[in-house]
Amino acid sequence: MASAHSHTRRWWSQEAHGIRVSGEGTIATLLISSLVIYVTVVYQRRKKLPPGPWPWPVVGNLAVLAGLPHRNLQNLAAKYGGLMYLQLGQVPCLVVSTAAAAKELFRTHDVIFSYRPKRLDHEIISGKSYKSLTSAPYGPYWRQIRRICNTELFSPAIHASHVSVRSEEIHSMMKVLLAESRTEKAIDLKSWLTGVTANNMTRMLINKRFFGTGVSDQQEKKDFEEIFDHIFAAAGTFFISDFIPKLRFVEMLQGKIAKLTAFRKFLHSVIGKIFEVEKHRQRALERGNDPIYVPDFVDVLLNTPLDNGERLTDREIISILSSMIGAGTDTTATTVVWAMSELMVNPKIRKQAQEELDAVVGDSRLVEESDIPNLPFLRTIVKETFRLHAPVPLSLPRCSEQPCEVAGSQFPANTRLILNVFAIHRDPIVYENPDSFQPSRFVDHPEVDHMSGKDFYGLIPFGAGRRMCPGYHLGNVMVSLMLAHLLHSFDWRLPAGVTEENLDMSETYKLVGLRKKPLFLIAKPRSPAYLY
Ligand code: HEM
Repeated sequence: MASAHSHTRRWWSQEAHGIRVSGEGTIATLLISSLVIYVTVVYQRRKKLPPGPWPWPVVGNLAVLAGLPHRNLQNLAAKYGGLMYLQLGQVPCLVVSTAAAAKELFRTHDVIFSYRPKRLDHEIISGKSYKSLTSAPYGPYWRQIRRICNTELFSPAIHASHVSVRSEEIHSMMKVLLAESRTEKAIDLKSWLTGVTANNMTRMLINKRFFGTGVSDQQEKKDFEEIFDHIFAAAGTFFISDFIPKLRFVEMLQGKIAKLTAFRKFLHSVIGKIFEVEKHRQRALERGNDPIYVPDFVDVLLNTPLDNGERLTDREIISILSSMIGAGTDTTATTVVWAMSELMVNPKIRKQAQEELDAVVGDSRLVEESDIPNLPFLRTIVKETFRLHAPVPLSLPRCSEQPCEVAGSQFPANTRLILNVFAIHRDPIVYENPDSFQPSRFVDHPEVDHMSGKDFYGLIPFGAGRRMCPGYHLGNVMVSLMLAHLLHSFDWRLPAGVTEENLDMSETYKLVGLRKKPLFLIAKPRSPAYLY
C-alpha cells in the first residue's frame, strides 16, 4: 500500500512537473513572440518618423518627463537632433530643440499645432469645456477671446493707460522693502515680486489689490492666495492619465482627483465674490449709460457680444480672468528672481547696471517707465535672463487636431508638440558659451527681439506663432521696471554664509522653471528715504 502510494505520488509529481515545464515553455514562447512583434511593429513605425529614443512597452518614453524634463530632453536632443520623436504613453510627441527646427516648424505648421492638449486638472477644475484663453482649443471661441484681450487689455493704448497702476504698485512695495531693509534681515525676494505682479494684474483686470498695505479684507486675500497656490501646484503636477487614460485609477489612488475636486468646490465657493462678476453686472444696470464711467476688463467681458450674439457666461469670464492671473504672475516674478540671482554671482555686471541707472536716472528721483528705452545695458540683462532662465522652459504644450505631415513623416491627430525653449536658448549654433550669463552678447545685437516670436527663433521666451504669449509686452515691461527699481534704489548682499561661489543656482520644474531654493537677500537703500 505504502509503495503504491509513493508510486502514485511520484507519478503525480512528474505529471505536474511536466505540466509546469510545458507551461513555462508556452509563457516563454508567448513572451518572445510578443517581444518580436513589438520590436518589429515599433521598428517599422519608427522608420518613418524623426529619430528618437527607443520606447518602453506601455509607458514609452514617459520617464523623460520626470525631474527636470527640459534638461532630460536637451540631453536627448544632443543625440537625436533638433526634431525628435517620443512616444509618451499613448501620445505621439514631437520635440523641437534647436532654433532652425523651431523656425521650420513655426513657418509651416503653426496652425496645425495651435491646439492645447487636454489636462486632468483643467478638466476637473473648469469642466470639460476648456473656456480659458490658455486652454481653449484653437478655433472661433479662442479667436474671439484672444481678439477681445488684444484690444481691451494688451493694446498699446490700454497698456499706456495702466502706467500709473504699474508705478503705484512698484512704489508701494518699495516702501515695504525700505522698511524691511531697516531690520537688516534677509528678504525673500520672490514673495515681494509676486505681490507686485499679482496686484498689477488684478488691478488691470478687476480693479482690486490683494497684497501689501491697505488691503482690508484679509479673508479674501487668504482665499486669493490659496486659489493661486493650488492653480500653480496643479499646473506643475504630472498626471499619468493625460498620457495613458486607462491609468486614471492611479490618480484616484494617489488622491489627486479628490484633491482637485475639493479645490474645485472651494474655488467655486469663493471666486464669484473675489472677481465680483455679479456685482459688476448690477453696477452696470444701476449706472445706465454714464458717459464718465471708465469700464474695467470685467465690464468689457460682460458687455462684448460673441460672434453668435451670445454673451460670455460667468464661468467663462472667471476662467479667462483666472488663466490670465495664472499665466502672468509667477512667470514675471520668477524672471526677476533669476536676474537678481545672476547679478549676485556676477557683481561686475551688477555694478555696470547700477552705473548705467545712476547716469540715466540720477539720484534725485526713482526710476520711471519712460527710462527703460534709455537703459540699453539693463535691457541686455533682461534678454540674457530670458535666454538662460526661460520662465516656461518647455513653453505651454501644444498639439495637433488633425493628422499631419512634418519633415516627411506622417503624424496622427493629437500629436503633442514640445517646444524645448530651454534647449533652443542654448543652441550652440546660435550662442557661444551658451551656459554662461553674458548680457554683453546682445550689446552689438540690439536687433535680437525676444518679443517678436518670428524671424529669429533663437530667443523665444514667450513662445511663437499664433498662440504666442499675448502678455509679452506687459511681462517684459514689468520685468525691466522691477529690476531697474531694485538695482537703482538698493544695494544688495547675500546673507551670512552664502557667497557668490556657493549660491545655489539649481532649478526645479513646475511648468515654470523656479529656483530650487528661494533667493534671500539683504537690501541697503541707495536713495534718500523721502524718495521711496
Ligand atoms: C515674463 C513673463 C511671461 C512669460 C515668459 C510668458 C510666457 C508664455 C509662454 C511661453 C506661453 C505659451 C506660448 C505658446 O504656446 O507658444 C504663454 C502663453 C500665455 N501667456 Fe504668457 N508669459 C509671460 C507673461 C504673461 C502675462 C503678463 C500675461 C497676461 C497678462 C500672460 C498671459 C498669457 C496667456 C493668456 C497665454 C495663453 C495664450 C494662448 O493660448 O492663446 N503671460 N506665455
